[in-house]
Amino acid sequence: MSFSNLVNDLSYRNRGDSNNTDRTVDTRQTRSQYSRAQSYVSTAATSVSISGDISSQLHGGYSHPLARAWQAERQLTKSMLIYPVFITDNPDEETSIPSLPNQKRIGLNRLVPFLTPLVAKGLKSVMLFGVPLHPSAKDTLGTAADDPQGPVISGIRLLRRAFPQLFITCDVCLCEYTSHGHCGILHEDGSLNNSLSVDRVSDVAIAYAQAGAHCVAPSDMNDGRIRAIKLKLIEAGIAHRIVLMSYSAKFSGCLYGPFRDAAGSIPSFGDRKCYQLPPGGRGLARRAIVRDIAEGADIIMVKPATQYLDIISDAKEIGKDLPIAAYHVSGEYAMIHAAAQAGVFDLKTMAFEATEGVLRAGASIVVSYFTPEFLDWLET
Ligand SMILES: NCC(=O)CCC(=O)O
Ligand SMILES: [Zn+2]
Ligand SMILES: [Zn+2]
Repeated sequence: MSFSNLVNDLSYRNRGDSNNTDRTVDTRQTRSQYSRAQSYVSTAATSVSISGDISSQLHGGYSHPLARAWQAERQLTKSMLIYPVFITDNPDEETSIPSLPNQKRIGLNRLVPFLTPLVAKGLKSVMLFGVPLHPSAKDTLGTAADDPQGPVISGIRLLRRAFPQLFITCDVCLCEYTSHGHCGILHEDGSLNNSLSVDRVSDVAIAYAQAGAHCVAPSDMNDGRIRAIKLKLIEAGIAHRIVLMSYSAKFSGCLYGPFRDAAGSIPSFGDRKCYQLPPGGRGLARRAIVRDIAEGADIIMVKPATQYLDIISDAKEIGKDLPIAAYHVSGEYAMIHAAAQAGVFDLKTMAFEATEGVLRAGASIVVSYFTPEFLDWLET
């Protein structure tokens, strides 16, 4: 281990210490690593014949913005950002979402004008969500999800024509389209019917891929859907041109509220606790990541982002040869807006700090509602 790794490792351990339930082991490890670090320093110091204490000198001229940027393993660029876009089935709609500041639900007639200035500023990728506004569009099977005239499939076609360079990702789920608001097809007792759900979700993914999406991202969490989608993509002869991004580690918590307002996907009964992970479930997340890589995922996603940095770093360790994405979700975004509004901090500084944390943990793709702002704030 190099000296800087060792020091990083030590400070990481010290910071984590107060949360560690097994303090004895951790302290002992920390102490032995500390003495290794000390002996490394004294060897390094003698070998270049420097006397005196240099080990405390960490301020090495990084007050300059460029030198500060060099400290990061990965710097945020426009290519890392995916912007979530909500497309409704009401063509002329352009409605603000009160709980999701600065975000809108957009109808198909407004979509191109809405995205044109963003593409001009360097927007590279969007993630499409369909929002059927008419209750009659919803049923127990989520039939509207892959309606050829529906908002997502029409949106894909429209965007491919209008912005040939734009990378189009589609969230794939049924919850926006089911009358009960759950992410799949249900048994009579209200629990998820996994095999029917996988069948349906994978059909929807193929329909989006065939309509021209570059990437499909199933967020339904049904077991086996990555494998089913990959097999259907192969069978359809289009696997070579579709990226399969798995929401592998999607945690159930209270950070999706504004999204559900935006997408109208609040479950009409119960919750999503049997198919989304419990916040403490690090091991389950690791198992889901291993499983989804084995099933053919091309990108692994962790969601939410800033509350789950350890999971992002696990994903990078397990999937070291795959890009890792993080979804900085609606609640995280709304929280930052609310706190900035209350004078707690500056919005831009916090947006960068939160996003850089996500990159530092191991992500190289961030799905973010801050994308329009970042396009103004970033040069490249
Ligand atoms: N499947 C996508 C989501 O659930 C989005 C979550 C959010 O932005 O809160
Ligand atoms: Zn869903
Ligand atoms: Zn979802």
